[in-house]
Amino acid sequence: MIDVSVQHAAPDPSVGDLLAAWLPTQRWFPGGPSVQAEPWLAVTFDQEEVDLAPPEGAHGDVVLLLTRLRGPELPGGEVVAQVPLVLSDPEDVSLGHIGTVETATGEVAVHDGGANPACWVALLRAMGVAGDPTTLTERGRVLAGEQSNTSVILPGVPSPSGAGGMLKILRTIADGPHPDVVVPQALTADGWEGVPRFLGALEIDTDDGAVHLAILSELVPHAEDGFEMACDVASRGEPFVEQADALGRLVAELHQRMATLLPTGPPLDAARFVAGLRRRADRAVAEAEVLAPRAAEVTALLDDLERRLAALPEPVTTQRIHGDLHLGQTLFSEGWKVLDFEGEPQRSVDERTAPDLPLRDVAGMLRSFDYAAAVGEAPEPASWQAEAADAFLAGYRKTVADHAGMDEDTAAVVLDALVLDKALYEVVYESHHRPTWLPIPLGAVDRLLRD
Ligand SMILES: Nc1ncnc2c1ncn2[C@@H]1O[C@H](COP(=O)(O)OP(=O)(O)O)[C@@H](O)[C@H]1O
Ligand SMILES: O=P(O)(O)O[C@H]1O[C@H](CO)[C@@H](O[C@H]2O[C@H](CO)[C@@H](O)[C@H](O)[C@H]2O)[C@H](O)[C@H]1O
Repeated sequence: MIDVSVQHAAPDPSVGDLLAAWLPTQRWFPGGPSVQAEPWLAVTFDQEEVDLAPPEGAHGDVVLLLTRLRGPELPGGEVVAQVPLVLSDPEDVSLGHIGTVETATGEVAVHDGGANPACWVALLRAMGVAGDPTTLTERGRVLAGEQSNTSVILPGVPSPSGAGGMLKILRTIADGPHPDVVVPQALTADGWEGVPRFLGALEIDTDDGAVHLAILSELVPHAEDGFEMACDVASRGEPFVEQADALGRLVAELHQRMATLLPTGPPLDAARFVAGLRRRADRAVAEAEVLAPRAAEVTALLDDLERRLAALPEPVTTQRIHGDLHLGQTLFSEGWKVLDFEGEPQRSVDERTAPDLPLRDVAGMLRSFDYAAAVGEAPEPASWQAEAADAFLAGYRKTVADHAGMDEDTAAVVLDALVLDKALYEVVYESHHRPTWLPIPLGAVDRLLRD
């Protein structure tokens, strides 16, 4: 384990200017160009240890900049972004080179630490991973694709199965312990194999308490992304029934384990719960004008839900849940695994980690079958997704038979409301990120309001 120092510091102004132009171009950057950025902390490492045997082409000082971002588009109006950098000699312009600048101490090449092995080694060392840096980072590569964080595949990292490691460099720092550390760590310690094995995390102390900056899990070898797999199956017109049944069982096991290992919540406050759904629906209508003509029907559905919940004789139990469950958060290898316990990126950490109804995760997965049928262009999309959804629910109910204190009819109405809540969220998400996919959630909103 190497020493890690945390200081209040701002980057050299020339580095700051370089980053101000580069950051808004990065997919993981949570704010737009108008966001206000205020440097907060700089995390550095015992550089002698990192330099002992740096992998070829990866030399330089590693610094993790933590910057406070403020803007109305950010969850809660403020988030902390992590910008890991490697500062090297000006002639070194490979491996994540952002630009070369003239600083107070001379010319420096600035690299994105997410793409630079010197940074990977510093993070691994700070998590206590031993081994020769060249071996640790051999065949290391940054995962391509639309990601909120930066994940690096590191087959050379020692792991119980010998498969290697997956280093996730968090780009947005949670206010307190990170849910994607807390949950997989508890599940792994309990011996559950439904998540990639948790191997470690980098935690630092700040004036505001401890925060996590990076997570190491065991690489799941030959794994297929659950969404891509489902789209492939749909495109061949083959049923997804067996896979959905197995996934239903896994999600049910996940909920059972989370209920025992993590704090459960108070009984559901029905008025508060429905008020939350109303707030999210109002926000979605305000952000996506295509929803305006549907607003009155959404309100009517939520009124009905509120009446039903208020009439329940028994309290409804709540617990920790995944919070952003969809097929893209699963891997299929020899069986299913669930990933990414960070929760919905557009919600604050308090909201994401608050005990909730497990049916919210069920709803998320049902929405995903609809996406897979549409994106995979299943020949009969409606029946493909209905069969997958039925099989998933049947698999889930084999393990979790009760409805958290609700009767079956009320649970079905709650599930519909949560599916609607997710579809409304997706309408906003798609209108910002993938407008050509907007008809997928919008079609679902219309079906739910019609039925
Ligand atoms: N342990 C792992 N083994 C293999 N692949 C993984 C592992 N963890 C994550 N992945 C892959 O990386 C992708 C992104 O991981 P995820 O934790 O969801 O990051 P993000 O929060 O940035 O979306 C996943 O969709 C999956 O394909
Ligand atoms: O994985 P993230 O936490 O970044 O989740 C966000 O992006 C998802 C898309 O990558 C988005 O999921 C939606 O599209 C999926 C297909 O790409 C589909 O399977 C999901 O059901 C659908 O919600 C997710 O909503 C968003 O939070």
